[in-house]
Amino acid sequence: MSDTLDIKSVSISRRDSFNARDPHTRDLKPFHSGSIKILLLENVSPTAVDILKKAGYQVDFHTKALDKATLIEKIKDVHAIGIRSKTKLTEEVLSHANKLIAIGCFCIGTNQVDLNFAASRGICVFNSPFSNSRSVAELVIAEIILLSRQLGDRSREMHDGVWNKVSKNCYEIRGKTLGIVGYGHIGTQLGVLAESLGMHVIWYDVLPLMPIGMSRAAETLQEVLAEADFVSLHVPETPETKYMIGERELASMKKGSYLINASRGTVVAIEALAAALKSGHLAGAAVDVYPTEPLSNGPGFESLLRNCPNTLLTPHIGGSTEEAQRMIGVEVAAALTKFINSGTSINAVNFAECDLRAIPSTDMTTVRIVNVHQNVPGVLRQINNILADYNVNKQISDSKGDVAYFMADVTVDNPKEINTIYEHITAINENIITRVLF
Ligand SMILES: NC(=O)C1=CN([C@@H]2O[C@H](COP(=O)(O)OP(=O)(O)OC[C@H]3O[C@@H](n4cnc5c(N)ncnc54)[C@H](O)[C@@H]3O)[C@@H](O)[C@H]2O)C=CC1
Ligand SMILES: O=C(O)C(=O)COP(=O)(O)O
Repeated sequence: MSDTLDIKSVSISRRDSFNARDPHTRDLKPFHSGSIKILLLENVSPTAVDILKKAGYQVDFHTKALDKATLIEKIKDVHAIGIRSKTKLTEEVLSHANKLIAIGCFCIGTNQVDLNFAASRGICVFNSPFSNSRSVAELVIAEIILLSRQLGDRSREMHDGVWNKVSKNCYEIRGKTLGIVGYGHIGTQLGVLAESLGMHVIWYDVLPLMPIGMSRAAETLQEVLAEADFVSLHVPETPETKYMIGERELASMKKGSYLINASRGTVVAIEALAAALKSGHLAGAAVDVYPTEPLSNGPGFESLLRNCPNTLLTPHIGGSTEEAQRMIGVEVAAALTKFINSGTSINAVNFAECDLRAIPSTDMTTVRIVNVHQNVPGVLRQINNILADYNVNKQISDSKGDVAYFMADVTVDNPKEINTIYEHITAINENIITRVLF
């Protein structure tokens, strides 16, 4: 049996919630790949839709995010969900997800998902950690030049029929200093591109990282704010980054400098930014992300930043390029498929990463046990006691936080024994989800 798209059958037991059984025989009633339901929201790439359909799953595709009530209704019935940055998979929403085993974030950020709660329910979360980082870095480079030349305002004036040829306060970016906050995948790429245009780069990160090119690490955020002509934010949304740029931080930026935020809307206090732009302390800003964003395209966008001077507003399009979306689609759909079909959790965000390579046999005598359990002493002993009478070809287990993941390929003499193994493992008190792949 291959570990690709060839699912023979899957049975799932989530304690107290879902149990796939044949109503007549009480035997495990495995469902075929055609029974797997996947909900795809927020217009994920057609490459993902293709891969998941080719895997044989039922795909329910939506171009928009859903309102909470609809999301709760729909999530009850699906085994996997694919989202982008907008859909909030909170504890409240996930507690209705009785069949869910996997979440695919078709983006970098995973702040929209309650990762710990998902893990505690045995739901594995995947993302695409760097497929759109180049797209964001390129957008920021464009914005640095646009802001420096006030191109947003000039273009709007021309569309309004106003010819306004000025050079006052318009600058080249060569020789200027770019301050990067969060020197990860995006921040480092941005630094390289900026240096190639003749900028000096300083950066601040909570981790001690290697400076790339001629860039220089700053000791503090304050140092970056005080030195940079352009400050660009590339941190994840965490409790520590919430409003990390507020009135005090904006005041400590150089007069006439620019702020760029393509990270998360909650990183910047919008009211303070609007005030700094209107007072002229900042010479401009480019903002791609907002504390609350509309669920779908269309009119009605409201923000205090609307009509601020030299302020570029974009609708969260940092990662929205054909190239990035295609790559993300392939990466996340492949991860979901592997997890559903063979239990592989490599590249999971909230689970220990485990893989057993290919499932070894196409007959029903070799089955793969995939189990998620609470990470407390004694559970592995209980599982291995249950498996002690069978030939365990290989097994692996690992844990992350409070949740542990276990995989084993086991040979049984009689298919009925699959039932016994399954029943005994699901009866373990700390069992969260057990699947048997055969
Ligand atoms: N506008 C858009 O469309 C997109 C936005 N994003 C956002 O950009 C963020 C960054 O993406 P990547 O560079 O790929 O992430 P990354 O994880 O590679 O880098 C983030 C860096 O921020 C640092 N960091 C974390 N907390 C910090 C703090 N308090 N102060 C300073 N540094 C801190 C980390 O140590 C890490 O080096 C994502 O989490 C996502 O929210 C990502 C892709 C597209
Ligand atoms: O990758 C990310 O974290 C992003 O912010 C991009 O989000 P999106 O896929 O455009 O909703």
